[in-house]
Amino acid sequence: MKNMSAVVLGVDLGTSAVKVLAVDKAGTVVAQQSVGYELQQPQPGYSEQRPEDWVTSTTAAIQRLISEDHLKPEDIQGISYSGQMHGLVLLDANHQVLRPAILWNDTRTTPQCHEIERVMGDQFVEITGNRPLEGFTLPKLLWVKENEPEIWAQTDCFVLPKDYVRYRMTGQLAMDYSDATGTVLLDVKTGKWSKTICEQLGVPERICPPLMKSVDFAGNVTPKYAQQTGLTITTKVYGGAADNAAGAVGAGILSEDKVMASIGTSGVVLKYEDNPNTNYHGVLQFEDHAFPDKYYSMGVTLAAGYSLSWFKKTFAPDVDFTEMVASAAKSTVGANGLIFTPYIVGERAPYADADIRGSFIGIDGTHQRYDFVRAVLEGIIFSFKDLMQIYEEHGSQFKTVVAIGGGAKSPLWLQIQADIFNHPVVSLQNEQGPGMGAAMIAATGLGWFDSMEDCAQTFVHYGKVYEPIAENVTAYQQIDQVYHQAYSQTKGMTAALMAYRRAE
Ligand SMILES: Nc1ncnc2c1ncn2[C@@H]1O[C@H](COP(=O)(O)OP(=O)(O)O)[C@@H](O)[C@H]1O
Ligand SMILES: O=C(CO)[C@@H](O)[C@H](O)COP(=O)(O)O
Repeated sequence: MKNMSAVVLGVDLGTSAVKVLAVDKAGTVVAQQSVGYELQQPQPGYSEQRPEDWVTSTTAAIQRLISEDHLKPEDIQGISYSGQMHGLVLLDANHQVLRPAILWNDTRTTPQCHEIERVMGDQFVEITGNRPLEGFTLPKLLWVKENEPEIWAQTDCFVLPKDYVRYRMTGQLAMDYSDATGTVLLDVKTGKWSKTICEQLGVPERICPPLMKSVDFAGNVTPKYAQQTGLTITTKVYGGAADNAAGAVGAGILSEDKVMASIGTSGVVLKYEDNPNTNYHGVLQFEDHAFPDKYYSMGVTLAAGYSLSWFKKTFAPDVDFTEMVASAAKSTVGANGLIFTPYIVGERAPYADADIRGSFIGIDGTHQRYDFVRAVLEGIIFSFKDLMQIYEEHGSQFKTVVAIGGGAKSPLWLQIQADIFNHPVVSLQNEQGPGMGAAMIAATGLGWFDSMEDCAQTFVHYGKVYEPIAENVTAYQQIDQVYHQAYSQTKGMTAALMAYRRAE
């Protein structure tokens, strides 16, 4: 056994994989394990996962930390979570899962969103801080109610992905506030489930789980889960947070002078908000932070890392991922005049449009695969730039962009971000963000630190700063003018193609 001292585990339950980090009191990542799982897309617009896969993969990652990385179970003092947001997990009276989870990037719920708008109008944004969009949990509940009445009749409770994993570890059902805002069933001013929304839309309030803060103690690991993993029952489990809230904690987004750019399966541009009344009119999401009484706003590109993973799976299955990304350096700034729009599963912000689809624009007979890779990398960041412009239009004065998520592994992509944003971009040392945020929640919950702000002083370490290169900035400004027209120019054509597919 390694001679290690106390550690906490940060469980980052992503869309492509669960990553579990072991972090010591100095904020050093002493070990990490990742186990992937599948996404099921049975129809265009559908996106589901099996909650059992999250549990077995998390269990396998913890087992490996103990058996391969030689963590001593008694040293694992606390566990907390960062979870993919909005995904609907329905449980019956015995807390058995009733159907596959309907995920954040599932866009089947456009009719339910229209119905919410029709019934509640502006009152909905006043209560939740958000417009009803396809990805959120409430429209998914209404979809099940309408389309699967036999499942609805058996529903005793709903939770979100990481809440289900926490339930399987502790036996206690709960949801933390940062994830609860993403259901759009929470009254953000009172911090309670909204009776008005429940009554007006026919969702029984009894199916909403108990609420807790991110750092609240949720329970000890149960004897059964201890036996399955090798953990001991002395390990304490804390609430955890929505992955973007946890990512912001891990990225040290504690003030309005930094924004976060996350490239996971989704893409997120996120800003800490001091003022709970800031109004982006529902174009950006407004959410409770993992810090008590703090907030953040964000815009979400539905397919960021997913666009790149799709490209690799489809056109470069035999090439190593890092090599494929690095090949983009052989192309030019602006990908030799090739543009990619990353709307391959529809879009959420700034265009809330479930039917838009992606495009390559400007394909030339001389283009090579590396030009396409570069166009994909750039197109994702142009889409982030659209979101950043909303902050700039609101007079935001941020200086630095902190890049997190799997996409932050590529130095080339970090430089592209700096050049397109025209801001310095910094990544984290040795870590991707959300898992560290989850570990910080456990460390604070355990009382290792007085607050998460204190914990951030020890745990958050920035790496290299990527400065914008003036000539690249100018070139990207030119390409951005063209990119910016692509949504409106392709909207009608791609919607017609979607209609064709649906009729097939
Ligand atoms: N070596 C790499 N360079 C750049 N991007 C990468 C690399 N490896 C993976 N990625 C991107 O990271 C994404 C996954 O990021 P991650 O934060 O783990 O996602 P999630 O939390 O949604 O599971 C993938 O979709 C992929 O596009
Ligand atoms: O829907 C959102 C945020 O509103 C997504 O950001 C999900 O939370 C999934 O995150 P990743 O798996 O891409 O990290």
